Amino acid sequence: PDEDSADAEPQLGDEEWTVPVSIGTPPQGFKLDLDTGSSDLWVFSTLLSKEEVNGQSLYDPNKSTTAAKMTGYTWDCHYGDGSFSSGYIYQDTVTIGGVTVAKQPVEVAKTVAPQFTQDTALDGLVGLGFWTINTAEPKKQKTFFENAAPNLEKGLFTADLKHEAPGSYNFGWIDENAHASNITYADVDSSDGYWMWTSPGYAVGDAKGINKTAIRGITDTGTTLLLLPDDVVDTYYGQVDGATWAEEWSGYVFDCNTTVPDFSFAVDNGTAKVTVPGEYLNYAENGDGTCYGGIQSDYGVGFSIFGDIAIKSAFVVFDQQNLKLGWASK
Ligand SMILES: O=C(Cc1ccccc1)Nn1cnc2ccccc21
Repeated sequence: PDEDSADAEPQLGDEEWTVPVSIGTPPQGFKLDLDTGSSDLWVFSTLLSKEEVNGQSLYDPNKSTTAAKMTGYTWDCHYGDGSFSSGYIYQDTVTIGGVTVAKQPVEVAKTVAPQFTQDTALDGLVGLGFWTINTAEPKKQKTFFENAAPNLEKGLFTADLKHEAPGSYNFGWIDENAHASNITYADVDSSDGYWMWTSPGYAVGDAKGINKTAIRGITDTGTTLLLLPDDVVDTYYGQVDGATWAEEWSGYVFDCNTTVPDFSFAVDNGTAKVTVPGEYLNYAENGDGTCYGGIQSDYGVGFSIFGDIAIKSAFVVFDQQNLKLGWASK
């Protein structure tokens, strides 16, 4: 297979993974976050006021001989954590992991939220969701992958994120050496523009059977944690000594010395499952001796979110051609 692979560098304690992306001619280099939970490719740009920039690399379309302004087009993103970004749109040549798309809509930021200004590890996002939630006006634009897929061997990409170590994204092929077990596939419902699927159940710790309860959620590399239904979250923390829901942290916390159990979610009819090691589920120190759990409630979102904590526990296949999501141990 054509070696279309992008190394993903873990940033900020596994809060996000960025990959090197080239835009324009001559190529301008950026560190962008490949994000299956959104569908806009946007980058910090020379249009931003200097107060909104904090060391990020800035795309300058005027310095690219292949840039072409999409006159009259704008974009405006709002993310689940309240962050936002907006601006204008140029078409330009984009290369990620050996895959090049000419005339890719590149959304240049004129405004970014403080969360992005403060995130010095990231120069922008590459949305890998479906075009139906792209925010470009007056016409929605296709994602980098949707534009690249027709020229790839297979209409899929894979995510192999690792705990505190570089991971990788591959475009168009499955690296059989990157996963240990068979890949089990679930149907994807893309009607909301996300990689939405339903896990048939879960298990806490080394429990053999699974609690059969449908967990409908999106597989979102742009979300750090694993956000699940309240009944699942309560069952999990019922098995974590001293865990409590802390108002001041708006989430479940426990003493940092607590041993937290694994969490497994089933794929397909429950024959296969992905196990998230307890180590990943002690996500961060609060600074007062308590630690913040990697599993939290999905209350208010409307669906669950299998974020990076789940994704880095598996080898994941995003099969856009067949609308399938594949999970394998590694
Ligand atoms: O926004 C979310 C989570 C979410 C919440 C509610 C509905 C749908 C998804 N993830 N995400 C995906 N890309 C992001 C970029 C920044 C912040 C959060 C980001």
